[in-house]
Amino acid sequence: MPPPPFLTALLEPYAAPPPPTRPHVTLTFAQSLDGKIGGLHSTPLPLSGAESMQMTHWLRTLHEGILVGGATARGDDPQLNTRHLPPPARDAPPHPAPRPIVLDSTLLLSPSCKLLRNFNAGTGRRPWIVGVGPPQCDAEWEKRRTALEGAGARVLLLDLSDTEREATRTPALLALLRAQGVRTLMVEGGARVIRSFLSAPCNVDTILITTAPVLVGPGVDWADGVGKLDAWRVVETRLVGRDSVVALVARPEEEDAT
Ligand SMILES: NC(=O)C1=CN([C@@H]2O[C@H](COP(=O)(O)OP(=O)(O)OC[C@H]3O[C@@H](n4cnc5c(N)ncnc54)[C@H](OP(=O)(O)O)[C@@H]3O)[C@@H](O)[C@H]2O)C=CC1
Ligand SMILES: Nc1nc(O)c(N)c(N[C@@H]2O[C@H](COP(=O)(O)O)[C@@H](O)[C@H]2O)n1
Repeated sequence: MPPPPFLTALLEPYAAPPPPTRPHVTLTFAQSLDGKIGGLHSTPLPLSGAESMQMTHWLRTLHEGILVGGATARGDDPQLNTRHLPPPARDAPPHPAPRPIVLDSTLLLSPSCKLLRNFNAGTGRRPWIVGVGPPQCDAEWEKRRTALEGAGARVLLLDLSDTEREATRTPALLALLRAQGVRTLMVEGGARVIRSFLSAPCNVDTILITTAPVLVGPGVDWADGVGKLDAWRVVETRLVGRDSVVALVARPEEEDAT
């Protein structure tokens, strides 16, 4: 069974080589009707129904890397694999699995997280952890780095000063991943990562938002401070099971954004 044709059509432009400075980037997440992607507690909040969750797992097969922020990695303990897909047909190759990438500036991820457990069990790819540093003379940080590497992670470091961090770290991160050979990247969140990627339209090629017909109430609001998404145009809306899915692509500069 192949991925849904609307997904492959949406990502057709990714067949072209990415720019030298970054991968092709898809930003995707599931939200509630009241725009929440998480609850008040640091635990995963299931929003997607079975069909849209499977769609997300198909989308994972279409990317070389899958990225989450440190808070998501610590709170959700995600696997970032394709386990919700039907098994491939007999004699067909396994579904491609993206490389898990965690943005974890201070290397606080647990060495016994599921990503590392799956890697060590031979059921997941080696996760990459992107930190910022190294901070000078910080023995605790060195200890955490050694523990993560000992557990199988590859630690990559962004060399950014504190003043550079908010404005330039997403472009710097994308350049780092591109230099490491990542040509297509799926970004799943959380809220801070979404905001940081949306802070400049040139960070993202495609946005795909699943909206589940539920209300969360107090929780994690991804859109707070994002603005109007004027730089984006809708290219697809569809029902996937009980959820609605909207896809947007970067609007060409010459097009009127009204
Ligand atoms: N429904 C969905 O589809 C999804 C929901 N979620 C939910 O999102 C919530 C977590 O979101 P949130 O708390 O905002 O945390 P994030 O997962 O966005 O992680 C933010 C952390 O990542 C680090 N970081 C490193 N580089 C960057 C960068 N370029 N941009 C932004 N952050 C960076 C920051 O560390 P530092 O400050 O040290 O630099 C920050 O602490 C959870 O509730 C989770 O369940 C998450 C993914 C998808
Ligand atoms: N598409 C989608 N729908 C939801 O309802 C979600 N809660 C999420 N969360 C994201 O998926 C990660 C979990 O991945 P695994 O199931 O462990 O593979 C979670 O960390 C969020 O990034 N996504």
